[in-house]
Amino acid sequence: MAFDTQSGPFVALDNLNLKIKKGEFVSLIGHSGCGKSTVLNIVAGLLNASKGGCVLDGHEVTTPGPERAVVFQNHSLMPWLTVYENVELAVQQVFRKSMSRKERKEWILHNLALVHMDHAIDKRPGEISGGMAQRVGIARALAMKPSVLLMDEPFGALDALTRAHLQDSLMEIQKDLNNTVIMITHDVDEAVLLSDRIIMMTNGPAATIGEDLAIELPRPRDRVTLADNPDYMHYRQAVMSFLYEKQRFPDQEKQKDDDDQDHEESSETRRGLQAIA
Ligand SMILES: Nc1ncnc2c1ncn2[C@@H]1O[C@H](COP(=O)(O)OP(=O)(O)OP(=O)(O)O)[C@@H](O)[C@H]1O
Repeated sequence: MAFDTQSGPFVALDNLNLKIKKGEFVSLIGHSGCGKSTVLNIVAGLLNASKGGCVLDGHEVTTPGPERAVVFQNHSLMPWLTVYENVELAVQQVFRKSMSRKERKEWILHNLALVHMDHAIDKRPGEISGGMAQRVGIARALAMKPSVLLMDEPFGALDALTRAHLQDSLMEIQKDLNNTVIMITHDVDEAVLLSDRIIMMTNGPAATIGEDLAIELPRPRDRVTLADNPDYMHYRQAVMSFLYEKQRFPDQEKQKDDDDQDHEESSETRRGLQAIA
């Protein structure tokens, strides 16, 4: 993926190839600026890759669609609508024809109850806390019954308790719905707790997948029990080592790569992201 900038093309991602199975929970982790949001935005259809692309269920993704709901770090609720109406907007968009008015109402309340926000349905975003608004954003995304849930640091701005509560809720919801989740996080414990696979990205520019770690911890997972589980600690250590040893010095890594390459040959920007869901 190359962006046009004033000083010429900027290659953010190079030769990144990722296949994801239906129902998998995949986390993307990597240092700031390595291209995680760019990957997510391509899958969301918000960005078109300059080379390659994203294929979902055999169809190339070129525009956003309701089967791919996105949750951003800072909730993006409509400030003039109530909590209920914010979720209703998404539900109307997807289920206007297939659900009766009564079914839609029940479905909206069900999703708000999942994130424990059914007590505040008449409040507006300005009247609730950031954590609560984030929960409404998650309810809104889930209410669309997306086959792929895309989350860009969904819990990054939340306090530790709310964060833990929402992580547990997300694990339960995903178990029930079996939707595919791609989540960006900077939190190693969150990645190990929630994921089936952790995709560790090299430092940009021209970032790619450095390591692809399968997390084979049994589910349901309990954070307290896992804390002294040797496998959990091993996975945690592997991610820490990647981030803080192998990818610690972005400039040195890049310099080393550049030295290894033939300077005459420009590296081809091939993007082959495949989300199979
Ligand atoms: N529209 C754009 N034009 C030019 N460069 C861009 C554009 N969008 C992103 N970039 C660059 O691409 C690289 C990857 O950005 P991206 O936001 O995907 O990284 P990230 O890993 O999500 O970062 P963070 O963890 O800080 O959110 C960065 O160097 C960024 O400056």
